[in-house]
Amino acid sequence: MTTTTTAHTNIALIKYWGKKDPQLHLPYTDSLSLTLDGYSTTTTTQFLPGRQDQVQVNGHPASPAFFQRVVNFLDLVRQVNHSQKGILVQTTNQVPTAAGLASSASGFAALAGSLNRLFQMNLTPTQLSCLARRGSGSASRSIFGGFVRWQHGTGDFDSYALPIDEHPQLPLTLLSVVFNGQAKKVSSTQGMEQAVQTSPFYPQWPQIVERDLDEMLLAIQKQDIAEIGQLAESNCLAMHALNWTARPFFTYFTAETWQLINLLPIWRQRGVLVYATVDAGPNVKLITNQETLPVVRKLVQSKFPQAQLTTLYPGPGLT
Ligand SMILES: Nc1ncnc2c1ncn2[C@@H]1O[C@H](COP(=O)(O)OP(=O)(O)OP(=O)(O)O)[C@@H](O)[C@H]1O
Ligand SMILES: C[C@@](O)(CCOP(=O)(O)OP(=O)(O)O)CC(=O)O
Repeated sequence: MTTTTTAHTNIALIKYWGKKDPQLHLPYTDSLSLTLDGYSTTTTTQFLPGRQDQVQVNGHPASPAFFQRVVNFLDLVRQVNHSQKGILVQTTNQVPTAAGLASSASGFAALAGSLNRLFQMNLTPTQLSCLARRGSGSASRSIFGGFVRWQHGTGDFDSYALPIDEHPQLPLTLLSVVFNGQAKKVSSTQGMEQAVQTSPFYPQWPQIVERDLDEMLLAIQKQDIAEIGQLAESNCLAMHALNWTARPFFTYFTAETWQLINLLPIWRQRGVLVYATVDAGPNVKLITNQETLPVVRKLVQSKFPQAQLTTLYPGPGLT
């Protein structure tokens, strides 16, 4: 039997940055994201005759680190199902891998979905969200479409994501600006661990998230894109400030990331609706509306002719 599942990446508008239980991927805070239609992962799984696993990414054998992370996840699923069978995983990322564009989110959501079918586990969406979380925290949110909240919970069984609005009607539009599609040097897992352990500002992070999240829920309810953008941008900068204040400090931003972010207040002063959010990488996602998108595209193209631009809209959950 072969089973195929597709999951989309999501962009966190209120970020997840820090685990109180690194093994179970239990976060310190809730987070809130938008699932995106453009970037996705499609994963096929099937049983192999022996006990050995095989993992292929975009048609090539996975690197040792990639292979090991997937095998750890397969072990977890095998344990639950009392199985020792080897599994072939073939996965295709329609998103640069490990470049801060949430490949781990779509990757582990798709893998969880495919294994759910392979082992005929019949998991509910909530249980699938818990399972995907064990692969990568942000994957818990990619089970659902639209706006999604991951509640941090108290343990393995109540730390899962829930949809807030699966089919948003507001004309929210994102422009992904990719300066560099290469894999980053510090993974999200490593980066957040360093911030939690050493940034003197980390103790304030849960309070910042709580306040931003409440305000974000209201902004979504009001369908106020400017308010959503403003909150997402300030929450993102607070997250990155944890990295700049870690000891030793580190940053995912490059000169181009800064250059673009510094232009935003100038463009806003001219009346352009545009805000930014950045995950664990140098690339930026601009938040705007459908009407303003052509203006934003032109502005970005004129300043960064080499950047790769992709328009993204709210996307679906697991299929
Ligand atoms: N299709 C996939 N199937 C399974 N695992 C995947 C897949 N794509 C990526 N991954 C895993 O996710 C890792 C990348 O996650 P990492 O968090 O470092 O970077 P990212 O892609 O920038 O994601 P994020 O923005 O969520 O941090 C890969 O090294 C691999 O272990
Ligand atoms: C900046 C982020 O994108 C970090 C995502 O981190 P991951 O979910 O990739 O981390 P692990 O749980 O260690 O796999 C913010 C977010 O998506 O909320």
